Amino acid sequence: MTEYSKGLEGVIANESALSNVEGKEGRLSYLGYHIDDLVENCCYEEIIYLLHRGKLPNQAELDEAQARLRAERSLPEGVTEFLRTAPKDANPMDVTRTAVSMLGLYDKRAAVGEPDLEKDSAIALSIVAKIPVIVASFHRFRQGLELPPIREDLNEAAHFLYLMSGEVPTDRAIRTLDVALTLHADHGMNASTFSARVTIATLSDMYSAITSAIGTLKGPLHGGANEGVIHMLQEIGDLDKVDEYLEGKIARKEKIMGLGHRVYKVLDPRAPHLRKFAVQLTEELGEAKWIKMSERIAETMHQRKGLNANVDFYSATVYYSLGIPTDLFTPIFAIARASGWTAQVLEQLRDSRLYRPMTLYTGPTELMPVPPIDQR
Ligand SMILES: CC(=O)SCCNC(=O)CCNC(=O)[C@H](O)C(C)(C)COP(=O)(O)OP(=O)(O)OC[C@H]1O[C@@H](n2cnc3c(N)ncnc32)[C@H](O)[C@@H]1OP(=O)(O)O
Ligand SMILES: O=C([O-])CC(=O)C(=O)O
Repeated sequence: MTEYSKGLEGVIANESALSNVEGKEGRLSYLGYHIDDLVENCCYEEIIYLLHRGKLPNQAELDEAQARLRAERSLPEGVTEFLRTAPKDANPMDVTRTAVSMLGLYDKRAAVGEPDLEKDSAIALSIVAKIPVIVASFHRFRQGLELPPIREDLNEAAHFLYLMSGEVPTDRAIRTLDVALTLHADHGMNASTFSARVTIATLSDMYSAITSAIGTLKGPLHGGANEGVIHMLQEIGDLDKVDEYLEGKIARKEKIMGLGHRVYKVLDPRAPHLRKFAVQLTEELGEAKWIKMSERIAETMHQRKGLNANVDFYSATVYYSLGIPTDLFTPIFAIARASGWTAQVLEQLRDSRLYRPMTLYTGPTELMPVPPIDQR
C-alpha cells in the first residue's frame, strides 16, 4: 500500500491541463499562459472561455460566448423567493451554497446519469453566470432593497458591482474586480476544487459538485481567510499595535489569516497584483493605514516564521476599498472560482475514476463481543 500523507500533502490525485501551480518558483499559469500576461491582456470572460474551452477566444468567439453567458443571468423565481426570505443575518456563503443547490431543482437537465459534456458545459456556463446574481440578490434583499434590472450590456465584474449598488461602477472599480476574478479563477487541486471533483466522480451532477465546492471554500483555512484578514486588521486598528498583536499570536501559536500556503513556499504570484491595487485604492481613499498594517504584518511574519502572503491577504483590502461588505469577500471568491470549479468538473467527466482513498485505521483490531445495553 502507498504511504500515508496527512492532508494528502504531495499526493497527486488526478491529471489536469487547466492550471499549473509551481510552488517553488511561485508561478501560476492557466493552460500555458502566465497569469501576469493574462491579467495584462485579457478580461475575466476570456478566462472563463479559456478554462471551459481550452483556448483563448478570438473576438467573434468572445462576443458569442459573452452573449451566451449574459443571457443566463436570470434566476428561477423559486431561487429568488428563497433569497428574499432567507434570514437577513444568514452567512452569505451558506445562502450561496443553498441557492446553487436549489438551481439544480429547477434544471431538468441536471439528472444524475451518463455524463453528457454538451449538457454539462451549458450547465457550467449557467452556474458561472448565476452565482454573482445570487450573491448580489441576497445582499440587496437583506437590506430591504429590490434587485436592479438584470442587464446584458455589462461584463461580469461591472454587472456584479452594478447589481450590488444599483449604479454602473467606475472603470477603475470594474478593472480592479475583473483582475481579482481572473486571479482567483483556478488553482490546481485546492480543497474546494478537490471537493467538486470527488463529488462529480461518483457521477453525481454539476450542481451537487459546485455545492460541495462552495461549502469547502467557506472555511477560514481556504477562501474564508480573506474575511479573517479584515477582521484582524480591524482588531489591530493601528500600525503602532501590529508588533504587539503579532507577538501575542506567535506566543500562542495562533495562525495569521492570509499567510502561508500548502504549495507556495515563496510569495503567491497573485499577491503582488492585488497588493498593487490595494496600495492605489487605499491611498486614494485616504485609508493607507490598512495597507501599511498589512505590509508590517507580512514583513514581520516573513522574517519571524518564513511565511508569505497568499491570495487572500491583499484581496481583503482590495474588496474593502471597493466598499464591499466583509461577509461578501468569500462569496466573491466563489464567483470567480466557479469558472475553475466547473472547468475542472468537465475535465473530470472527460476521464473519470471514482475517488476512494484509504484510511490508516487506528481503532481496536481485537474484535470484542457487543455487551447487552444494560451492561455497558
Ligand atoms: C485561497 C487559499 O486557500 S490560500 C490559504 C488561505 N488560508 C489562510 O490564509 C489561513 C492561514 N494559513 C494556514 O492556515 C496555512 O498556511 C495553510 C492551511 C494555508 C497551509 O497550511 P499547511 O500546509 O497545512 O501547513 P500547516 O497548517 O501544517 O502549517 C505548518 C506550520 O506553519 C505554521 N503556519 C502556517 N500558516 C501559518 C499562518 N498563517 N500563521 C502562523 N503560522 C502558520 C503552522 O502553525 C505550522 O507550524 P508548526 O510546524 O510549528 O506547527
Ligand atoms: O491552492 C490552494 O491550496 C489554495 C489556493 O491558493 C487557492 O485555492 O486559490
